[in-house]
Formats: sequence, structure tokens, C-alpha cells
Amino acid sequence: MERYKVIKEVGDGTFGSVFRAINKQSDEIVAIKKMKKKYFSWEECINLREVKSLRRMSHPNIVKLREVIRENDTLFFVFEYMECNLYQLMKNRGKPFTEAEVRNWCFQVFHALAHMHQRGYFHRDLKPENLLVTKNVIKIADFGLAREISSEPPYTEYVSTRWYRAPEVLLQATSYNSAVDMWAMGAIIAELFTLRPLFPGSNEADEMYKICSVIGTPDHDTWSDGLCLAESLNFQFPMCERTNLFQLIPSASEEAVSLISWLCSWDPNRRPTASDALQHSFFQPCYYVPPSLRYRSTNFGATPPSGIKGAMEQKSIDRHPIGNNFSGAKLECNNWQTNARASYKTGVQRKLEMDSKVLDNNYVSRNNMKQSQGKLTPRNNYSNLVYNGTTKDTPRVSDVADQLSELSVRSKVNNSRVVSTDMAEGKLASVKATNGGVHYQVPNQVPSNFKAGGWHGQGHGYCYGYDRTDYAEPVYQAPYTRNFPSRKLVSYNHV
Ligand SMILES: Nc1ncnc2c1ncn2[C@@H]1O[C@H](COP(=O)(O)OP(=O)(O)OP(=O)(O)O)[C@@H](O)[C@H]1O
Repeated sequence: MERYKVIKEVGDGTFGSVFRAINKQSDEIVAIKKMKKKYFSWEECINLREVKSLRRMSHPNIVKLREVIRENDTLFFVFEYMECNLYQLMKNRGKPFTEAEVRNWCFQVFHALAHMHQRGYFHRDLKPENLLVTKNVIKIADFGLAREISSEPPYTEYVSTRWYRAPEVLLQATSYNSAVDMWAMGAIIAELFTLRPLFPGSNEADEMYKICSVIGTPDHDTWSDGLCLAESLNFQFPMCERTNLFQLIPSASEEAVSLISWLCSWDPNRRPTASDALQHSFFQPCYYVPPSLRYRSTNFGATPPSGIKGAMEQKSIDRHPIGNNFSGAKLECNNWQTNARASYKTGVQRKLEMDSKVLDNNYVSRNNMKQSQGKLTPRNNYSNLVYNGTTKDTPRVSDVADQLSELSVRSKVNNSRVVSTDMAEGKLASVKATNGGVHYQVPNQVPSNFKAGGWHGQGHGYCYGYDRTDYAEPVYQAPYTRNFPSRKLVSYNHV
């Protein structure tokens, strides 16, 4: 640890205290998380979830673990340093964030989640404190509770901060999945618009009550599994009408409200995946620039297509003066204008409808939410909250891919190169090859886990399927021939 000089403490979580420090050799500013628990062997350390999961993930929107140090049985994680977390930004904010700001952050976070979920991990403790921001870049941190999707249920240990905890976890389901992260995102997005938590329960039963009063009591149509879970706990849901989310989140657009309502679906199976969320109309103005295209773009003399320009500017380098290695993809919304820094000024403190302990607006009190006060017990005497109206989910496919194909056409790096897609669940997708502008129709049997994919036709007999969130390696390939009469891709093979 003598290679680092500690500057000051920047955070104190359940498992560790986090310090801003400087690497004396490289001058790099880092964040050092000093774990509270003692570790008496290396084996214990490298088996930690935080280490195992972070080692497997490399994404521009996941905070980078630089090194792990064990000294005198104390464990230190050295991370890239981020300026602040989303909760701090909200706390110091006088007025709600603009929709463009919210969209830009969420777009990045969903990309990171898609990456993580596809690699078989879910976070389980998403909350504003774990979303770290430097300028307009946001990264997911704190993988202490991350879980491998393939690991065997039951997941019985305590999970996630109450206000962002999915109902299936509140109802003590022993098997749940990445949908818990999507629930948390719904609550976080709403909070970014209002600067108040959407479901600020003061204990687990109150948490469930808060949820019911916003999204309405579940029934057999909306969550039959939940009714069974509740029955097994002898818990009775409070009877509440669904709240009109437009009233609750007045500064949010129809698209934003639709996405929040989709994310906060009772039934985990009906929540969007991160890839689904990225295709929601809320993200229409956003696009993903894969690493390969970003590299080439730096050689352009000509102006790239509109909308993509900002994402390729070299200014991204200035945005990460502390040694972030941003060789990877960059995520942008083309209507992003506001520098998150502007929100550092002090302003209205958010009001939490919480018990006095949690009313303390600081980390310690928010972290106290983690303590499992008031486990769910049967509770029948809720006063009904009656609201009117419902919201309708309107997911649509974005045209991100078209912009990408435009870019690759103009780049002239390889004019037989590819291609794009508009691909939605079970829908017909068009694959456009740049060699002659041929449209290859992809039939309905697109693999279901491929719905957010992009196609990459090489012009020599194969179209490659990429996941839109990860262009590093193709996931599928499909043979095609120019002479194929209907120009249909008829089969798909794993690469
Ligand atoms: N890389 C970083 N750069 C700057 N600040 C950080 C970094 N990592 C963590 N922090 C700060 O420290 C706080 C606590 O970190 P972290 O969530 O990793 O600790 P924890 O003990 O796991 O907390 P929790 O109680 O949420 O589980 C964060 O909310 C954040 O403000």
C-alpha cells in the first residue's frame, strides 16, 4: 500500500470504507476500498464475489478494478476513481434533471447491465449510491452482492437496499434473476426525475405497501406467482389502485413513464431485459458506437453522419483525465447537452418519507436501509390509496443500427462490410448488406436471445450476428447467398 497516498475518505459502505488516493508512481487518482472484514488468506480474497465478477467484466460503464492488495490481513480494492455517485448528485440538485440527462445515464447503465447479464451475473444491489459519475459518464460499482446467474438457487441471504428491492425478493423468493436489477432501474429512473425515491418503505411491509400504492395490488393476471409467494408467507397484499405515474412523475415524458412502468412490473418475467430496455422508445435519440467503428472514425476527414459526431469526438479523452482506459465503446445520446458538473451546486434536499432514522440525509442512514428491519409479516389494515389511470407499455425498436450501417458505408473501410438490423422479439428483421444494398430478410425464427442483435454481413457467404451491446465477437452466423431467390436467411448457427 506504500505505493498509494491516501487523500481523503469518500465513502463508507456496509462492507468497506472508500478513500481517494494517488498512485505515487503514476500520479493516477484511484479509489481504494478498504474492506472491513479481515481476510486471512489469499484464497478467501480471490473467491470474493466482487473480485470474481469484476475480473470477468470489462465494460466502459462498469467501474474498473485495478488491483487487489492484501496487507496485514486487510483487503484493499484499487478502483479507477469516479467523481461522485448519483445519490450525491441528486442530493445537491436544486431542480430535477432534464430528460436528456436521465436518458444519457440510463442508456449507459442499461448497456453495462446487458453486458453483465449476458456474462451471467446480476448485480442485486443497484441504487443511486452504486452508480458513479464522472462528468457525463456513469459506471456501475459495488459488485459485493453480484451473483452468478448460473449459480444454484436458493438465494437466501439478504439482498439489496430496501427501496430498490424487487417484490419477489421482498416476498423471499428463493429463486430470482437479473429482473431484480431491472426493477431497481425502474425505481432509480423515477427518482432521477423527481429527486425522491419511488418506493421509500420504512420496513419491508411498508415497502410492499408503497409498491402496491404506486403500481396497484397484484392479481392473477399481473403476477400469479407472487400471489403464491405471498400465500406461502401468509402475507396479504394491501388493496390499492394503481397510481397514475404521470401525476407521480410530472416532469417525465410519456416514453419515460412507459419505460418505468415496464421496468416496475410485478411479474419479473414481464420486465424488460436490459437489451429490451435499450430498444424502448425512450432511448430513440441514443445510439451505441461499437469500438471498431470508433477507432476508424478517428481517421475520417469528412464529417460523419449527423448524430454520431459528438460520440466520436476526441474530447472523450479529456473527460477521463485520471487514467481511464477508454479504448472500448462509447455510449452517447445525441441530445446530451448538460454537463453533470453543473448539478454540483447545493439545492433542495430530497424529502424521504421515512422513519426518523432514515430521514438523516446521509450515507449511513441510507445504508441502514440495508438492515432487514421489519421482515414481511401479514398485514391487513392498509388504508386504500385511490388513484386513477394506468400506463401502457409501448416498447419499440430503435433505429440505432441504421445509423451504424450508415457510418460503415461512409467510412469506406470495407465496402462489403455490413450491416444493420431492426430486430425485435419474434419480428421480421431486415439485414441490409452494403454490397449493393441488398436486403436480406431474416425470418421469424431469430433466436430469442438475439433480439437485440445486430447483423454484420461480410459479403462472402455469411452474415454474422452480434449482440448490439458487444461487438467484440459474433454470436451467430447465418449463411446466405446473393442468388438465393427470396434472399432469406434460413438457418442460424452458433459461431
Ligand atoms: N471507484 C470509486 N470512485 C469514487 N468513489 C467511490 C468508488 N467506489 C465507491 N465509491 C464511493 O464509496 C461508496 C461506498 O462504496 P461501495 O458501495 O463499493 O461500498 P460498500 O461497502 O459495498 O457499500 P454498500 O453498503 O452499498 O454495500 C459509494 O457509494 C461511492 O460514493
